[in-house]
Amino acid sequence: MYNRILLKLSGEVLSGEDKKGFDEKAIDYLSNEIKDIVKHGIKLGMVIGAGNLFRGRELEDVTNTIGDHIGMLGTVINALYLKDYFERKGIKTVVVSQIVDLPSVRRIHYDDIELYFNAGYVVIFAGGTSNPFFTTDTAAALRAVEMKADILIKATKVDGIYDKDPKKFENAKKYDKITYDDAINLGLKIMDTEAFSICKRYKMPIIVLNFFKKNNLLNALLNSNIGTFVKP
Ligand SMILES: Nc1ncnc2c1ncn2[C@@H]1O[C@H](COP(=O)(O)OP(=O)(O)O)[C@@H](O)[C@H]1O
Ligand SMILES: O=c1ccn([C@@H]2O[C@H](COP(=O)(O)OP(=O)(O)O)[C@@H](O)[C@H]2O)c(=O)[nH]1
Repeated sequence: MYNRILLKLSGEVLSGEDKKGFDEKAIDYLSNEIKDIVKHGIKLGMVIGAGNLFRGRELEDVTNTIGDHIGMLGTVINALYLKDYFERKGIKTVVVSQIVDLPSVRRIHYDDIELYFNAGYVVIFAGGTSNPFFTTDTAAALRAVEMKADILIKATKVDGIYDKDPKKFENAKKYDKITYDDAINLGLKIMDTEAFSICKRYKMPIIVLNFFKKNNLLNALLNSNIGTFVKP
C-alpha cells in the first residue's frame, strides 16, 4: 500500500471533459474519491491543472509568457475552489504556492508541509512550476520528488498509457507496465517528456489511471493492478 502520494489531476476533472468552468457533480465526485483515500490515513499532496479555465497555448491572442501566467493563476483558482469545497465536506486542506500572496494561500516551506501532513491535511500545490513554458505534469513530478512521495499518480480520463492516443485511435493498445525510457522514446503524449525525465532521474514511480471509474484511485493505492505503471 502507498502511504504518501502526489496526485495530479487535470483541470477538466472540475468541469467535465472538454468543458470549462466548474461542475458541481464533477467536484462532488472528486471530493468523495478524495475523502475515501484520506480516511485511510494516506498523506496526500495534489497538483491541479487549469484546463477547465485557461491553458496558455489556447489563448491565441495573448503573448506566450502572459498566457502561461494566466494558466498558472488558473491553477490557484482551482486549488482555492477545491479547498473550500473539500472543507465543507470535512476534508482538511491547505493550499500552498509561490506565485501569489493571498491570506488563503501559504508559502511552500518543506518543514511546514510535513506538519500539514502529520496534522491530516491534504496539501494542494498550486501555481504549477512557477515558470511559463511548463505544465502541471512537470509541476507534479517536481512536487512528488520534493515531498518524497511513494508514487506519482496521474489521474486522467483514459485507462492508462497506450501505444497511441486512445481518444483518437480505436485500436490503441494499453500498456500494463512501461519504462520511463520507452514512454519518452516512443513519444507517448500522456505526460510531457520533462515530467517523465524528472521521475526517471529520481526514480519516482508513476501510475496513470482513469479517475472517472469509481474507487480506481483507492484500489490503485491498495496495490491492485490498475492503470499503467511506469518504472525504471
Ligand atoms: N499514448 C497515450 N496514452 C494515453 N493517453 C494519451 C496518449 N497520447 C495522448 N493521450 C491523451 O492524453 C489525455 C490525458 O492527458 P491529460 O493531461 O489528463 O489531459 P489534457 O492534456 O487534455 O489536459 C487523454 O485524454 C488522451 O486522449
Ligand atoms: O509550470 C507551469 C504549469 C502550468 N502553466 C500554465 O498553466 C496552464 C494550465 O496547466 P495544464 O495545461 O498543465 O493544465 P491541465 O491540462 O492539466 O488541466 C498551462 O497550459 C500553462 O499555460 C505554466 O505556465 N507553467
